Amino acid sequence: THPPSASYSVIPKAYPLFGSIFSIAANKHRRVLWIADILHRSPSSTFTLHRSLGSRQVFTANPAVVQHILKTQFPIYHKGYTLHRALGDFLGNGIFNADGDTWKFQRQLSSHQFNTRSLRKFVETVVDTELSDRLVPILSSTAAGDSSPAVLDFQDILQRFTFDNICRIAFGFDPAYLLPSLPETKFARAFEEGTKLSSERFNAAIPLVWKIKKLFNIGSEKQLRMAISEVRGLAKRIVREKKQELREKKQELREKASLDSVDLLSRFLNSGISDEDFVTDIVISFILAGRDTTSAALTWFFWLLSKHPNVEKEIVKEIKEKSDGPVYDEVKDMVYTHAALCESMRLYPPVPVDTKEAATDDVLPDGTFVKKGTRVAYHVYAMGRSEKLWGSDWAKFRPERWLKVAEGPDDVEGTKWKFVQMDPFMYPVFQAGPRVCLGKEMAFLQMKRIVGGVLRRFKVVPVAAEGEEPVYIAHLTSLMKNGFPVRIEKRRDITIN
Ligand code: HEM
Repeated sequence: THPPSASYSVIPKAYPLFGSIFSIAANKHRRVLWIADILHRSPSSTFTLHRSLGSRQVFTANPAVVQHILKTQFPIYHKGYTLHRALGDFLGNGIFNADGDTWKFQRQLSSHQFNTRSLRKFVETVVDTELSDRLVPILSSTAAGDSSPAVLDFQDILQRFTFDNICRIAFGFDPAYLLPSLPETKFARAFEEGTKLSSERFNAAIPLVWKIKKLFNIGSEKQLRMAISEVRGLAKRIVREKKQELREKKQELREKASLDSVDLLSRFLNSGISDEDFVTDIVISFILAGRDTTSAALTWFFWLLSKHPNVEKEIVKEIKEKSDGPVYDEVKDMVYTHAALCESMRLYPPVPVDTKEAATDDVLPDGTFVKKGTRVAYHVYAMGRSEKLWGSDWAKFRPERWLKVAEGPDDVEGTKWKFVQMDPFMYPVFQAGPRVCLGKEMAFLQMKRIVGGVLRRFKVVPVAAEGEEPVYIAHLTSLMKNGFPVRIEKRRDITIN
């Protein structure tokens, strides 16, 4: 948890013309925590930040307002101009940056990628090979002490894992980023740079600055241009190769491939979409969506586990009841682990703040007036740490909050948990409403399989001294500022069958 400090505990002062840019600039490095603190002090859990030149941004941690913008008034609250402008160079018209019919079309076609059959295949092939061929060997040799260094940055390892996974899902392309040599991969680095610099545009205190830099192609805008060209260049090459491959295959093989393929690119190409730019946009959006979200969730999860041995013990108990294989039904059924992941993402949501833009004037349920063009953001991080929503023990990491003891014959063999769904507008970690995360189920399967595969064999032990906490930062997703240095120990309290 993050104790409040005097420097950010007041509603920021707003000046004519400049708005609160001085406070915004002073809190740039801790934007998420700063706004969360203001929201916690606001009686209505909603407040308006005055930006420069009369522009305003509304922040909310109120579930009724979240429901209003994400569901009841969905047609009014779209991605909008500011986001489109800031992320457009990187994402083009991909699903993450699209509204209206372009969005609907991508959503409908890609939703097939997330049916049970595809998900089963995903766990049984993509996740499992990355786990057994890459992650486990690296952790084994670190634990055995026969690789240097003895300390791993677990955040980096998890990012490499999810990057490989999502590239295989999106493109059917394996960037082999998680290798024992921890290689520098140009594509992955450029992707990271593109995300970071685009998100800085979005959060800029004075947006005019980046627009001028872009015009003259200098500084961060020059870097961004180079990163985007690297990412799009490689993505386009893959799209072309895949197109060629599909063209060469006979029709019946193509049909078979479309049924069997785990990658989204083949699905889109097979459905007859041939515009290379558009397909590239779609694939890039998916990589962004699936890349740092699951790794962020797991990084904080493993840290919280190291502080809560009782929870770790319960998870290990659950793992012991399962086989060590990628058995879809077993992975799906890890109820306690599922609850622990939900609880961890309550305190450390992978996407801490998410913003919409009002297409017309509107009034929020709490009476806040919203002028057309105003950005309205729901603050997932503040909501997860709200005493109003979670009670006086909100700061406790307690997976049991998500569970009740199942009644029935299972009781005889010991506790069998049942998962309790929460109101999605009170816990919008995956967003909610018509644009709810498409990859939610896939993300849980992947995370549970990784947790099972790792904790069955190893203990992940942070190097940080007792009482030292990782520093929280966020670009588009939550991160540990200086990585997550850990030692890996072989687990002795479980037998591998
Ligand atoms: C723990 C992991 C994840 C979390 C917390 C998460 C969270 C979110 C959130 C908050 C959004 C809404 C963003 C917005 O519209 O502004 C979103 C959208 C989306 N997510 Fe996830 N996500 C996760 C993993 C994934 C994975 C693994 C994939 C894909 C393989 C994925 C695919 C998508 C897509 C395609 C959208 C856009 C949906 C739309 O606009 O209709 N997500 N996710």
